[in-house]
Amino acid sequence: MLSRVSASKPGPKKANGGGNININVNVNVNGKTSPTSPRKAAGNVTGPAASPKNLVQSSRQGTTACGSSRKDHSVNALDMSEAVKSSAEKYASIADTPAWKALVDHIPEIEETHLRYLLKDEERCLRLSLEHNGLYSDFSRQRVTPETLELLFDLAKEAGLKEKIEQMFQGEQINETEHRSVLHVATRAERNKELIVNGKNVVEDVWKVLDKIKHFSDQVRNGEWLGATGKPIRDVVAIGIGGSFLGPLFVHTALKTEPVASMKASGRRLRFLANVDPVDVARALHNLNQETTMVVIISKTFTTAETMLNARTVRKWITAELGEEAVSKHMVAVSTNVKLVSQFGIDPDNTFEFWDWVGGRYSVCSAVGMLPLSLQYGFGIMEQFLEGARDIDNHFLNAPFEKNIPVTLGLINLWNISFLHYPARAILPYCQALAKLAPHIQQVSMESNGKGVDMNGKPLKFEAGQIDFGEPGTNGQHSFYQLIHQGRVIPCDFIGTIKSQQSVYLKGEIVSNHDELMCNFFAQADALATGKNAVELRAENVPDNLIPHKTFTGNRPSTSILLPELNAYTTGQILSLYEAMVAVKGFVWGINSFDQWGVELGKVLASKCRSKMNSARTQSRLIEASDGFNFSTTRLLNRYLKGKTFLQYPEPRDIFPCDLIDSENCIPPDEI
Ligand SMILES: O=P(O)(O)OC[C@H]1O[C@](O)(CO)[C@@H](O)[C@@H]1O
Repeated sequence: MLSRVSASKPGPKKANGGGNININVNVNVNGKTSPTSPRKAAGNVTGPAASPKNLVQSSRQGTTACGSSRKDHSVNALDMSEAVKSSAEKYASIADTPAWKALVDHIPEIEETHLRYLLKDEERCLRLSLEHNGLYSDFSRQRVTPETLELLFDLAKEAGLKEKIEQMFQGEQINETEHRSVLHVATRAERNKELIVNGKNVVEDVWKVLDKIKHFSDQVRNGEWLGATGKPIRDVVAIGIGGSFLGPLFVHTALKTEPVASMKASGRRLRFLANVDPVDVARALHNLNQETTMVVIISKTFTTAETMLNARTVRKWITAELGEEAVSKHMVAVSTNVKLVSQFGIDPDNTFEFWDWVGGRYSVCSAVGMLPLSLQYGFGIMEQFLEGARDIDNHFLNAPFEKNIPVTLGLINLWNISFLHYPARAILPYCQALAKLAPHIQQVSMESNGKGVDMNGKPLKFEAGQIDFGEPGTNGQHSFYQLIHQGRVIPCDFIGTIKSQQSVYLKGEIVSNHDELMCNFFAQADALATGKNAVELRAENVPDNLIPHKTFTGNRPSTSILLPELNAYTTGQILSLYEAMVAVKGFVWGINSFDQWGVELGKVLASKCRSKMNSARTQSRLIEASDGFNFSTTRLLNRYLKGKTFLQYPEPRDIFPCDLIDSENCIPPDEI
């Protein structure tokens, strides 16, 4: 990992990483003490082909081993930490390493190529595709050659990628600015696995909560749990924002038309309330009956302003109709902050815990997603989702780099950003059920890797992170694809399925509806890669004056991901794949992908605004210079304050916007 490599063309490569790893580690996840580092079990990295069963090796001797081998563990851990540290010490930045420079030197070679010709090389195409357990990824339309991959693997080695992945899986406090482990993978670990963190098997804690979710969701679904007036619960409103919303929404959108899942959800509605905009309250509560509605408040911190105001609003909506005592039958919570949940008035029995070692944007496999989604689809379906995520976790941890899909795709993504300087990526599922994948990955990727400094606080010498956006095909084709074909170069992820969740094939049509959709999936990737030149246009008798307008330069990179079908399991696979790709980039760039300080300043300023807004409204005055806003903001605020409003200050009365709207015209998005 640490050796300097030649900047010239690399020789034949050995597999980077590979083998299995047994996890049984003892670190302090909560304290501020420096972390105990990971321990490799005997023979752990040089074993034979990876067995996906070995994410976290079950071992009864584990607890004892933890105590008795603690010294051993520390020694090995030290070795590894020292190794990673000394790399960082040798080079101020990953951009200073010979491996990075070799990639910079390689750029002109790639610039001489064109995907139109690279795609004719069948051997290259074979090399540039990977399959794992039904998930097939073809990256032959990326601007890479097998040599680029070798150089990227060298870079990964120089960055200590293998060790960093292991450290994450072993519960080391790699989120250094918050002194936290990063263990979302434990939220989907097998029940019999063991991961000792701070003397505790966290997998046991995970399954305690999962069992509680199963029990509770079964009770609600089979009518054992009744609302305050004795009626069964049919509808669920999940209140949360960011990571406490986007992941569950993505999974819900993926499952709602999947035949088995939708059968399990028959007669039930799951709605989300995220935005503090009262319009979102109106839409979320529209046509719901308090007597048959369960509210799940989801907030890791239980302090997020938007979520807490929405929670108070919906609580009023419940209690105004059913009385205070109805809270215990109609409101439950998911949080790490059990104390604040109980201060809010929610029974600890109705609280579903998760832990500070699960990042908000990585929390969909914890109670954050598992509770509302199990209420909607049943625990059995959601268990398959966990299994799919676990499958890719094991692959990510154990597969040698050259067979490792998230590592390879993550490194190619990094190549596009840091070396070819493409600032954005489009996530384009040819699968309507993946409509919320892009918004979810936007948070996972941009909140994780949108950083300006490295782990040591030093400004980065390169751009990290990228602008992620996307829409399902074919809708995107009629929207922004013009730009990606003839304007800016935006590397694309095309995602398709072999089988549709909902097959339609009309008599007289030459292809089924899903085949029609997928024809676009295949066509778009090739149109971007090969383009169309003047010679071809002339052969089609295109007039000279139109040739520049009709020319497609091509050479625009993309990856095609093909799944057998979209179900709970493959949804889990896709989730874990994207999470892992984000980690790969962050580890190589040497940044902390697991904090999010950049969201704080806006929150503080909004809070200042809130208190000034309150005094201006209650004293019926405008904002003054002494309130401390700049000239522009003062003018904006005063224009707002002078505007017409429904609101009554200083004694507001409870108004529920859903009462004010015409029910015929308000159709919540999930019912369109
Ligand atoms: O779950 P919480 O604590 O309400 O936080 C919601 C979201 O807010 C953020 O902290 C920042 O906006 C996200 O990282 C997080 O997912």
